[in-house]
Amino acid sequence: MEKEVVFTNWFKILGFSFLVSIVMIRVVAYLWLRPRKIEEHFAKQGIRGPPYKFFIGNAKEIVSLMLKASSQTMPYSSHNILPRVLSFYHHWKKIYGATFLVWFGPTPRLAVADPDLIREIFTTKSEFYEKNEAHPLIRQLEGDGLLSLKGEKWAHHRKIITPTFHMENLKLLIPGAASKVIEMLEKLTQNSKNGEIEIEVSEWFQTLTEDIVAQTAFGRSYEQGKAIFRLQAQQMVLASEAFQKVFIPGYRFLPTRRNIKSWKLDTEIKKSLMKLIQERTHDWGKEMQENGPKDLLGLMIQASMKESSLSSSINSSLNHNSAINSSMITANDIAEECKTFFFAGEQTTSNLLTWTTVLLAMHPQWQDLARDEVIKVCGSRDIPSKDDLAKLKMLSMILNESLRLYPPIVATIRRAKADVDLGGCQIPLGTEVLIPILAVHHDQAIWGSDANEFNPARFSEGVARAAKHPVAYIPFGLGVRQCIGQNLAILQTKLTLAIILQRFTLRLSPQYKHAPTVLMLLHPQYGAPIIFQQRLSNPTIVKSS
Ligand code: HEM
Repeated sequence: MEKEVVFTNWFKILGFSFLVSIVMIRVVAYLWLRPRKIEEHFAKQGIRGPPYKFFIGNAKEIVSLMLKASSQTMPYSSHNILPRVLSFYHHWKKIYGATFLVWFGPTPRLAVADPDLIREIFTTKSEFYEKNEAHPLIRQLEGDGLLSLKGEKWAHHRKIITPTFHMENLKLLIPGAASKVIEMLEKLTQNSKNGEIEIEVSEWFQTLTEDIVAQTAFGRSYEQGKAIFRLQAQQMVLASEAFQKVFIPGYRFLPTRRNIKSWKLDTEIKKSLMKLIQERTHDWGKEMQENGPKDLLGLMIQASMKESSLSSSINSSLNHNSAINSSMITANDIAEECKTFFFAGEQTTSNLLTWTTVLLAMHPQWQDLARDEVIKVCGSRDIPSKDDLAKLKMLSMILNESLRLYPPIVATIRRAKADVDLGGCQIPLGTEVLIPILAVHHDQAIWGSDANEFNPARFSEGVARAAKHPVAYIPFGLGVRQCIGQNLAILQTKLTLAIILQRFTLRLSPQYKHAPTVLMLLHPQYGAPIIFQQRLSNPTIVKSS
């Protein structure tokens, strides 16, 4: 009997040791042998990069390059921001060339900045690539909406949401958005001294863009929608704090003070969205009789009504968080898309407004040209109409140049869904490709020797002719997954800047430090204080018809 027990125990120990050994072998294979094989695979094709280090990849070098780059500010007159913003790319490109292999932990990423290859990835061979999984903190913020969805579900949502961004629909937002800008500017003038006031524009513009994205997403339920966006903004602050710390896998599940706050916010956001969806569904008959702008919420509710009885899907998603049928729009899907709108639309647009304002303040001659045009087309105080905005060519050129030099999204990533040939290079399944948008936009081989200078005139014959390559300008991405909110972002930016230029001249505050840096998006590291000097309206300039 005793012998039997000893034997069983030995057997258990052996079994356990065997299992541990298998796990260890797999871990070593994944974290050591596989990266070595991938490095060899690329080296044979002439593609090299910084050597892989066990588990952390090149993370240590990337962090140290970033810290070093962001420790110093830049001269005001310089737009050569690549070495500061994407320091790792700039550093290794000099050593290994424009296409190189870099390791984010044990994940290989192939940096690709050649426009011909970028066109393959996004258009001609896009079926071989998919979006990669976002960082868990970002995933929580962006929601399971268009940004992260894949396959049929993504295509279905994109089709439903697209009409929200048709110009005919967006133009209905202009009067509301314009009065918000004017209201905010009037508040400023009340606090000004000698007609002058200093504003930290990166925060100021966020309030403005939040408003218009809330209008686009929630329409008639705008007030409730804004309250939800406020909660999301708090969530964003918590995520930004966590993002600046070292990433520890699984840490977000621990009941720390920050995590508990974040979980509570998450529940509140979800509950408020579901309540709003229920209310809108209840009032649907009334809404159908109105002929207002098409908002995201309305369009998605309409689609889900066609597909199913929404009330049952609300119950199902509230209770089980799952869809009845994978292609059917549920209340949960609608809630996730609302989250995505806030994440994708708010800070990107305020970012564009911030950098364009900084550039106008840095380059007064372009500011004057833009203002002259605005006053000629829109008058010195009138609210610009949709047709006026379309006529503002100078402002469009300035925006294009701003998006080229300071693209809010500095890079994007795709993952190979299969083994694929990329311009003659064999990419194994699972490899991620990193497209450094900022580097493409600053490449002298594509843009000429003045690539790092602010010269909106390069866009005078349109975007396609501005560079040596037609797909070298990609601030909104490329192909089927190109930004859906592009029209809205441009409309809002043009409208806001036109109204500001009518009323103010802009200059940099002496406090301004030129320090672009990336924290999810391209931000001014020390804010963007700008002095707004009130202009008297000029009665001699008459609006052209
Ligand atoms: C200046 C402002 C903006 C910039 C620079 C910008 C940039 C981008 C880029 C580069 C992508 C593609 C990402 C990739 O391919 O990985 C994208 C996608 C997207 N953007 Fe924007 N965006 C802006 C404004 C907006 C606005 C205002 C909204 C909505 C209110 C929006 C909603 C989206 C969505 C939903 C996607 C995902 C589209 C899809 O995959 O089908 N964006 N954006």
